[in-house]
Amino acid sequence: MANILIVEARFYDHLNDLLLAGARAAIEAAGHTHETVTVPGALEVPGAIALAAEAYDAFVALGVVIRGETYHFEIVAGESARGIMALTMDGLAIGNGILTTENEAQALTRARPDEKDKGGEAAKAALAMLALRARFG
Ligand SMILES: Nc1c(NC[C@H](O)[C@H](O)[C@H](O)CO)[nH]c(=O)[nH]c1=O
Ligand SMILES: CC(=O)[C@@H](O)COP(=O)(O)O
Repeated sequence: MANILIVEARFYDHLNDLLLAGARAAIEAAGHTHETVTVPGALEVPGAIALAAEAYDAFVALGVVIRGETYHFEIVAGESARGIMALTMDGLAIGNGILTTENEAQALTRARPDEKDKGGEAAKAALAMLALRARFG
């Protein structure tokens, strides 16, 4: 049994609740345990995972970045993904469920567990990487 840390960037409460429900359900269905920590925004997610790297078996990154009027969207979306990918290349098992969308409607469809279930998908990705590390690591 693995202990998974969900790191959620709580920028949009209603969308985060959906992502969290999907991720928790997927981890529990696979027979693993989980804890959740909350950070202010997607830019803080890679740092939080780095701080907790030694304490958990795998990580699920959750959040929602919705395009605004300025270049900030590119920074938040791109740099959070870049940070998570850097940690992945260091050998951490991480599923990235940070949505980067044009609008709230796109985010809602992707966050809902009974639609695209990107939270659940990210949790399954983290577990898949954990299994690969057990095999090759
Ligand atoms: N605009 C969004 C943000 N922005 C906040 C940053 O992630 C960060 O918390 C801030 O710059 C302080 O370091 N975060 C999201 O998760 N989603 C957004 O749409
Ligand atoms: C991530 C974003 O683009 C956003 O939330 C910030 O909006 P804005 O560019 O209008 O300041």
